Amino acid sequence: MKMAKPELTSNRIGLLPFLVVILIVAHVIAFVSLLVLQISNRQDIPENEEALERKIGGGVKQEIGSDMLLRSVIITNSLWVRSQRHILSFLVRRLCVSAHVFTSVSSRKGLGIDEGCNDFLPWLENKAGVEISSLLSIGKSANGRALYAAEDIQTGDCLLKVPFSVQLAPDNLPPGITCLLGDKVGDVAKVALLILHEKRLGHKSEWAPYISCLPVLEDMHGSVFWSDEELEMIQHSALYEETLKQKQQIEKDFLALKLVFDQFPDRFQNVTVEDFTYAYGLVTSRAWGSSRGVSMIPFADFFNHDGTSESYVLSDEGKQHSEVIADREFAPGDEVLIRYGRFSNATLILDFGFSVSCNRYDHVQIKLNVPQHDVLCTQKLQLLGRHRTRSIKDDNEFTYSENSFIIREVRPGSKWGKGIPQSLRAFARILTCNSQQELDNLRNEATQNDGRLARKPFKNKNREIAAHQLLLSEVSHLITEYEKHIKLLVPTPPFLCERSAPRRRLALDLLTGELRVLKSASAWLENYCSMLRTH
Ligand SMILES: C[S@@+](CC[C@H](N)C(=O)[O-])C[C@H]1O[C@@H](n2cnc3c(N)ncnc32)[C@H](O)[C@@H]1O
Repeated sequence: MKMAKPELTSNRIGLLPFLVVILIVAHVIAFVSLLVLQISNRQDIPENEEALERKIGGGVKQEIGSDMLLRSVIITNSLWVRSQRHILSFLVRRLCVSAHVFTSVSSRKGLGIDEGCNDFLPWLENKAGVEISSLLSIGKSANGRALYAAEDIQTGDCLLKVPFSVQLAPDNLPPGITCLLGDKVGDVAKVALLILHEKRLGHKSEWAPYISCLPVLEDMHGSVFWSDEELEMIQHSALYEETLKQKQQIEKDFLALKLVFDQFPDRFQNVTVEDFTYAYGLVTSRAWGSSRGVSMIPFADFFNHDGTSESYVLSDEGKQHSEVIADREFAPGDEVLIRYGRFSNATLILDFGFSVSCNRYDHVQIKLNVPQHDVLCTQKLQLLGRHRTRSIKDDNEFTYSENSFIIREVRPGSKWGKGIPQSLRAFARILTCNSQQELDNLRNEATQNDGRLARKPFKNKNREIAAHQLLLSEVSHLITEYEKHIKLLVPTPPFLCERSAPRRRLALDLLTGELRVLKSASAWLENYCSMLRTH
């Protein structure tokens, strides 16, 4: 695709010698400017441009056989095109950083200038000793810092490459601290500790330019930062319990780190659980799982999230870097977004402190219990205990207990109620059994098949309707609760202060999204029951 770009396919032979001279001069200036930069920063950059190019050339060979996305990079990027752009844009940025080339692009798109971050990328590239990105610049958006196209970007372009060596992971902690950490301290807590450590070092920290770009506490809205009053807004959602669990985990980690705080009072004096929660929130909102456990990836963590994007952070263990490939074209000044994951609003609010309206990954947790007053309660629990086969871990989301189920939005026209799990419908069939004979039939059917209980519809239509009516009444009850609660939040309730406004919006997004899921399930269940009645 890039080969079709006019400036690269130009046939105007008369201009060719002129272009070649410019190119040679540009290469020489690039080389000299790199040398000057190295000397002025008194830092050891291990590779010069030539070695850098060799590395990229060698890297292409290694990419073959890697996953599809990496292979498509090779198809769309000829090495020549890559290396030309690489050196030229590197040069342009080095020479023009203070001239705000990107600022003019940003202001054209109505974006704010991010004065604080002008020197961030040059600093990081210096630290890494390689170019990280020639295509992106840092700017300000309505959602905090963001990355913008600094020039035309084509689908398949490599947007950035951040070497593992400049990522912050648990093994960056000083050995004296690491040896005090027991097995109980998780990776998120370790990176949070690292951030606290570097923060205390201030400008003496080797990460100071990065640490100073991280958001302040007032701008963080993850639900672990919400007050009790604010949390009340989401008490009907599974996010409520999940937030309490996360808060407990943070407190546990904080206590487990007490030994470190006591041993190094000069580095961690007066660290409070609030300070630790803040650092913990920074990690959950901007770190990726990695072969080093959990890694903060400077510069890549300025990407904002778009659930529909097909770009995400890839980890190349062979080349020891993280990279992101463009999933579409971008014009200069466009914000470039990636997908953090297929996350519901509940997860986005818990870990990142934002939500998206009409989130297609929204879901609702529904809990069913065998009532104690059911005369067959013991028999049902025994049967369920013997035939538990389903997995209850939902990828990328919360883990649920055995009697909770996840409902997703049932798309209109869905014949099989995709979105309502079969395991939930099976559970409802067991709940509606009103004789030992019915339970025995379900047990026999399970034994003759794959061992899972009540997966087939009851042969008796009325029994099948009863099972689904039971579900319908559970769902209808939740709908009523959600509707009541949403009404209470519009307009702003008196128990919330002005500062809570962004969090109220998050709560509303969460509840309306979950209500939409519930209503879709209700409509499908109604339809299923009326279809059974009429056939
Ligand atoms: C990985 S950081 C992205 C860079 C961040 N904007 C900054 O200022 O450094 C994730 C944070 O960016 C913000 N964010 C990312 N995508 C967003 C979106 N689609 N809507 C609102 N906020 C978003 C949230 O505050 C989130 O916690």
